[in-house]
Amino acid sequence: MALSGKTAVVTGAAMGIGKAITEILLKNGAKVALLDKNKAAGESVVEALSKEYEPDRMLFRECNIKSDEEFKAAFQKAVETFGGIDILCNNAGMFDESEWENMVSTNLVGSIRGTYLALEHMNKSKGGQGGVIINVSSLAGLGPLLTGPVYSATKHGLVGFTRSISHRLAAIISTSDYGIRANAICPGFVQTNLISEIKSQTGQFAHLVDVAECILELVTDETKNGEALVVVKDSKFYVTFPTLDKSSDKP
Ligand SMILES: NC(=O)C1=CN([C@@H]2O[C@H](COP(=O)(O)OP(=O)(O)OC[C@H]3O[C@@H](n4cnc5c(N)ncnc54)[C@H](O)[C@@H]3O)[C@@H](O)[C@H]2O)C=CC1
Ligand SMILES: CCCCCC(=O)/C=C/C=C\C=C\C=C\[C@@H](O)[C@@H](O)CCCC(=O)O
Repeated sequence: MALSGKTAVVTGAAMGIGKAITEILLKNGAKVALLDKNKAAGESVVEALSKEYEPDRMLFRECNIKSDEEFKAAFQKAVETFGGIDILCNNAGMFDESEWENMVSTNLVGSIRGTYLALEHMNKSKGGQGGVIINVSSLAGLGPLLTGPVYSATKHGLVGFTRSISHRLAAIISTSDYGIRANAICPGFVQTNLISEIKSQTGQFAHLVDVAECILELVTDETKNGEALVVVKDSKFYVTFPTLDKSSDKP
């Protein structure tokens, strides 16, 4: 997918990984609807980016992804402003095990909500233009995270949901071509506000630009559907998942 003229919706775009995703999409010619619950930070980012990119290629919309009403309105605003939606990056997320129900509502339910909204808008068999959905999971979505059992559950859920949706889109292509791909990205530690608010963190950190470049790869490479791409310090790799052997219940 060439990005020139394409429209992306990025959640959690006001800082961190979401801001880095927004910048690399703008740099590569896309228009971006930045969504975030943090209005002040979101407006500040758009003001700063407007100094480097054409202001009519971006918009900020305050949106809490836990709200169906706010998320639907934000998608509608993006469609009205840019004419359609080609890319969705479900990036918004949080880490707070003391707020575990809020974390499930944000990290998992919010990204599922965004995915289903995108399927409606992108679906070629319903007048859409097709597109690609990137769900930001985590390395903690592929294995245990001692300090974050519920966080890890939300990110495992997101990998499972993304793989299931993408396999379904691939399976029905012969009857009703949605023209949509879905992939997960699974970063290791990245120095952002989310991390800086957690005291006991160690580990090697990937760079924001590395994560953004991996997301660009998943967006532009149209052969990628149902993938989980790991990006950690100085390394990236596509996860090979076990396939169930139909003749037995062994993976
Ligand atoms: N920083 C890291 O080490 C890693 C982060 N991730 C994931 O990457 C994504 C982005 O994380 P960071 O950039 O590190 O976080 P961050 O805290 O720096 O930025 C997250 C952004 O999302 C927004 N947000 C949070 N909840 C929201 C909601 N309900 N509705 C709308 N916006 C909301 C925040 O206002 C903030 O602007 C998250 O899904 C996180 O789980 C995954 C692996 C590693
Ligand atoms: C503690 C807060 C973290 C919030 C940000 C975040 O998601 C950071 C994740 C960073 C590292 C997670 C590492 C998990 C490692 C193990 O579970 C390992 O088994 C994963 C193996 C994945 C693989 O396929 O190699």
